[in-house]
Amino acid sequence: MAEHSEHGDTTRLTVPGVAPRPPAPSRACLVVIAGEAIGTRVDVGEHPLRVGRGHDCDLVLAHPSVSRRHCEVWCAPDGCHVRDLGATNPVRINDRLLAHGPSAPLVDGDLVVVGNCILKFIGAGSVEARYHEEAYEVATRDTLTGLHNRRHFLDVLDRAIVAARRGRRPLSLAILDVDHFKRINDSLGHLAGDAVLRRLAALLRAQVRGDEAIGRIGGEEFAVLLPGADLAAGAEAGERLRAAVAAAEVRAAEGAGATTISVGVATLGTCTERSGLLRAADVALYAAKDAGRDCVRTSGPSPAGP
Ligand SMILES: Nc1nc2c(ncn2[C@@H]2O[C@H](COP(=O)(O)OP(=O)(O)OP(=O)(O)O)[C@@H](O)[C@H]2O)c(=O)[nH]1
Repeated sequence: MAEHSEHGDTTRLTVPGVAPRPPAPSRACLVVIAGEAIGTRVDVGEHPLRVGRGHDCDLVLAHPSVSRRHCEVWCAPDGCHVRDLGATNPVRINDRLLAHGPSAPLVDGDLVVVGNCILKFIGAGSVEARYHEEAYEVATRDTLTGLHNRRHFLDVLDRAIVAARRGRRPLSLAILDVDHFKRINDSLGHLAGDAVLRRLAALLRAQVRGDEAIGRIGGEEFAVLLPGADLAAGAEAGERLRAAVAAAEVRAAEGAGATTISVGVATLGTCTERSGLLRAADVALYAAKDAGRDCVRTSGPSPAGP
């Protein structure tokens, strides 16, 4: 913390010591600083990260000035590299045009111009990476629960859909909604409601495994992404989450009823787009509410639910 001391009409800042800073992130990343998907940050590793307009890209920049497969970026032991994949508007690194074919080195701070978008390359361990890390946290986390916020969860969902299609793997989505949540707010106040949401979020996060992801996508609505899960496995996961909440007996106040959740599950396949998947999970959630709440329903034939 800094101390202030007055000297005439100037203020001198006394810094008593340098507080320990969190370590800089160890992975290189690309941050979109202008154009489509501004604010998006993706880690760059050994596996080439494909950038383009096509939905099979790892970083999708949905603008006509961007080619379907525009360029790829990767980091190897000898450094990080970018390669133009034959883009109609060739890649520029800072003010330099990149030739098609051979790769070019990327160093910390380089600006990669992809159509109308500008990506900033942040090298592993860069001091600036910390700033982007924090900005990224602010932009992607829900402030109440610390989970992915809606916008970011939908980005994660988009990428998972691309990966599932590319790898021909199943992918399911569970939407979880707190039952009769309005009653908690109405009887005990908004702060009590917030505390319940925080406790549920922590509890659900502890249940999420491996490459699953969880976000808060609405006021009292959470969503869990289940890569590799078909509808039956998705229903099982939904039931696991429902049962965990029921067993924890989260109460807004002493003597209040235990909080329960209803869960709707849908799988990629019958629905092929993000909007269809969300809609199908939502319809299943309404079916769970209609069935009396505290249960799981799936889109289509339901293999689960007490
Ligand atoms: N405390 C708190 N309440 C919120 C927040 N966001 C939304 N809500 C409240 O969540 C409640 C949602 O109520 P409804 O959509 O009627 O649903 P419900 O009472 O949970 O009933 P069912 O979903 O039918 O079981 C409303 O009272 C909103 O004001 C929030 O961040 N904090």
